[in-house]
Amino acid sequence: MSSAAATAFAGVSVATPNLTTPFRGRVRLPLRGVSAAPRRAVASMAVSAPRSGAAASFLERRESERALHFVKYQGLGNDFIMVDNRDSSVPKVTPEEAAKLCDRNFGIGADGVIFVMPGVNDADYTMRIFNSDGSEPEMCGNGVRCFARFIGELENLQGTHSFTIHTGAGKIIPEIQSDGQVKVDMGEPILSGADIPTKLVATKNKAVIQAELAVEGLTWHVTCVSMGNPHCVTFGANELKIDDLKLSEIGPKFEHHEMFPARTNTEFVQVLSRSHLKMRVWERGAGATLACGTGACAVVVAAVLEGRAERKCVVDLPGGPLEIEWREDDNHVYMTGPAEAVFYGSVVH
Ligand SMILES: N[C@@H](CCC[C@H](N)C(=O)O)C(=O)O
Repeated sequence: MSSAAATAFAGVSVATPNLTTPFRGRVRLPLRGVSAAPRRAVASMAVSAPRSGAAASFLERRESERALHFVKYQGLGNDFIMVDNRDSSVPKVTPEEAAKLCDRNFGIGADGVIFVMPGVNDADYTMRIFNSDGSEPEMCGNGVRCFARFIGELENLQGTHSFTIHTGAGKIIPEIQSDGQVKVDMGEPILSGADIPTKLVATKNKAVIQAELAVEGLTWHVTCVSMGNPHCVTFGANELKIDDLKLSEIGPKFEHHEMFPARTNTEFVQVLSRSHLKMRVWERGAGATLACGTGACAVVVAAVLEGRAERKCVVDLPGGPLEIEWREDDNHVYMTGPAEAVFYGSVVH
């Protein structure tokens, strides 16, 4: 092994499919030959400085209580470090450690860390998540699909399965389908401005629909929706071309706008037809991501409220499409899309 490789192995192990893991289930990996051990991975989390024989030393510590075992999952490129936390209601990593693990240069790289925890309030499981900046959101749509597939592997489930997950947004019900896609009952959207929360004045009943918001000298029209977590949806003015948006410049201005006391996720949307929308997202606590499940749900709700689309739409995100339906009969939003394991490994911290 080269000294560079040995250095990398001092802190992080990224497994080939044959490496024995502590997981009881099978983790099927769709990708072959992933060898992503970063050169200076989570340097501050490694117990010892890189030295000769560090790889062997790491392998000895691999099964110790200081080793964090994880599986990296992605849903349309929105990626998460999944942690089997079923034996405890205390997350195995702190928010600060999560931010380091999510770093794409010095860590494993991810949009967030998700913990599979014992269920409460009659739910089968509890999901908690830290964003890549260490903040804790109430919900994550792509994350919940990854969560469902991870449970499927941990519990060795075959065929279709559904279970209940307690989240900061209440009870969420994913169903693993026979084709491997996951359909999720995301519950009811919250439209009351005060509950989202936004300080924008309600325009219809208590809802904030097509309200004016000044950002960077421009007046944007925004509709605010909570799917447990806050979203600000804008269809822009006059045929917004979302590919032309300077997302990393404009996104933070929305996220930290004084009208959003808990910050906000922001979706910029183009209507391709009444059942086909295209969006880009700037996520609270994670920045530009390739997909946002709660965001896609909020976009369809906003599009219906603004009279721009039907209740059932395909939403194109940079990472691929999601099917979203806001049903009239139960007022719940349903999201269907993929989730896959990418690689698994261990971090000594
Ligand atoms: N990517 C997620 C949303 C994750 C949480 C978000 N960043 C927040 O802080 O609310 C999704 O797929 O929904």
